[in-house]
Amino acid sequence: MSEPEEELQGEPRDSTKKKKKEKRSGKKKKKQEKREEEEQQQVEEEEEEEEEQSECVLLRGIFKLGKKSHDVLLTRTRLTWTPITPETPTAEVCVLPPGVLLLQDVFAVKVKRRRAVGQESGGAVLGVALFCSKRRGRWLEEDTLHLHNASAEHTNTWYNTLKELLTGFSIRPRYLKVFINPRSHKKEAVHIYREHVAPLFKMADIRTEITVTERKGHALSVMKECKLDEYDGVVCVGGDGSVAELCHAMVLRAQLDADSPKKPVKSVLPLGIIPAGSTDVVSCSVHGVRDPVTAALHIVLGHLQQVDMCSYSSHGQLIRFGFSAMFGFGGQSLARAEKKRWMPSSRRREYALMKTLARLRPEDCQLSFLPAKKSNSNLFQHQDQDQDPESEGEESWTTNQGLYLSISIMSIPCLSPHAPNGLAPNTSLANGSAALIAVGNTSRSEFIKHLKRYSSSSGQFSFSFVETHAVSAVRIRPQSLIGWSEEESEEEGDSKTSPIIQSEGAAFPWNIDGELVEIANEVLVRVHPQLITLYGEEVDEAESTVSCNCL
Ligand SMILES: Nc1ncnc2c1ncn2[C@@H]1O[C@H](COP(=O)(O)OP(=O)(O)OP(=O)(O)O)[C@@H](O)[C@H]1O
Repeated sequence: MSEPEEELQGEPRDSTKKKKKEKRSGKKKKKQEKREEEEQQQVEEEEEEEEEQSECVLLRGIFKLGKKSHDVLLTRTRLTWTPITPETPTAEVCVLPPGVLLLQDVFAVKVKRRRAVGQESGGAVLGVALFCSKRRGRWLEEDTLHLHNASAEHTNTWYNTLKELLTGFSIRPRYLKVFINPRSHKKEAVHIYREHVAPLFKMADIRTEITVTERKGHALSVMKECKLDEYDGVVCVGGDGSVAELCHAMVLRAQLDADSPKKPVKSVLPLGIIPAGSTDVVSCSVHGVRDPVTAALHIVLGHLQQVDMCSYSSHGQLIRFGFSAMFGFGGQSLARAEKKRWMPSSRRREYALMKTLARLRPEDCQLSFLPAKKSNSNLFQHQDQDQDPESEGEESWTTNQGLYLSISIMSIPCLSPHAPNGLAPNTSLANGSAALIAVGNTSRSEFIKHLKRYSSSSGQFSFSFVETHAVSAVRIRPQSLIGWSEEESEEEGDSKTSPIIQSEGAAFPWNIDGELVEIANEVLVRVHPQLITLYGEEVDEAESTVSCNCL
């Protein structure tokens, strides 16, 4: 009897304790909430103060903009000017809109002087010139604001203050390591750099150390060994192949520096891409246009964009890091194009596309993928980089076996002038997942319909034979030792019915970031959220400047 009594007595005792505890924890909670409220209030006050400070007028003066005198105000964040309108006897007031220039768009300030031809120094002071970036859609253009005032003292005060404010943008690079591939596309990379980029870097007082690459792999070997601590960023002038080599090199270097042979490590330095190739998919994806000036201005102004990358490995062996991989049609088409390197790039691409379509052949493979966790999509910053997709357990993987015409895995939208909405419009630069686009076996005409929709509008995925998934890992296991040989397929009448049987070790062509990679075995693709930082920004559509009429 005593036991239940104890139990009975115990219960109210416990519940009183509980209540007391609850009361105490309630009080604690309230205190905590109050403290948090106070902290929040303090932060808000500090922010307000900061805002007030940034908006408080540092300098005020009269300058001529064009031919008119203006009242010019300078705060920490902006320069504003209002025309000074003289009082008229008729008392009619001509109200002109004031102008604004945000300092975040200004990359250089210089003192303007009157100089005779050939005179290199001295000269009468004319005022200050502010060099800035002006937006026109996705294009960034160089622009200059001239503030005229002949007083040397006045001008110097403004110049010094503006210079100091610009130096405060600590995110902007001061010293860059530049790689130029002189062989890219039309061999214009050196010219593009000299003509459009170097003058902007010089104007912004950015120092550079330039390597003109001499061969494939040169940038990788320099990046493995050079002293990186003194640089604020790396710049690549070239096409997608050069960009892929540098991105791979930067992650490898970060891994080496961190002594982490197995796990990918985020590169500390950002990479700027000056497009000089034929397609420039990565550049288009972070700039929206293929324009060296836009790209250079993103670098100069320090616009940073985190970008997801993938690792491609086979049987535990890393092949490379990259952004996009295509198996099947994309790989076969690139293999054909590479054989015709002597052709101009657009002709080569069209030739390869047509030939591969004519000999359309599905690959028999096992396709497995690990769906991206929805709850993680916004929290990818906290996602454990070291998490092995294999450790997620086999049950999380979805596996399909069948014939596929094309399988693409893309961690970025892959925008280009040929596909303005991107080859993978259903992913973004830093969402922590990749788009898997698997195109099953179908007729040639249906496949062409699917391809054509990339260049026009949307709807490229609304076919029964196309499936798309947001994934964090993909495994592709070709089902036989049937490889792919372009040479032999040239001789074939109908490659669909008579596949080429190759000896053991036959390789399958993959298109990884526009580079042909031949892999015999299964490939594991893993997404690494925000593994690299690129100079640029998220854009949802590229400007379409070309049209492909070959289909
Ligand atoms: N001096 C060089 N000679 C030959 N190849 C080089 C040289 N420098 C770099 N490379 C290699 O050239 C390959 C292709 O470069 P890139 O992508 O810049 O040009 P592209 O193929 O003409 O452009 P796109 O890929 O846009 O068609 C890269 O893998 C790069 O490593």
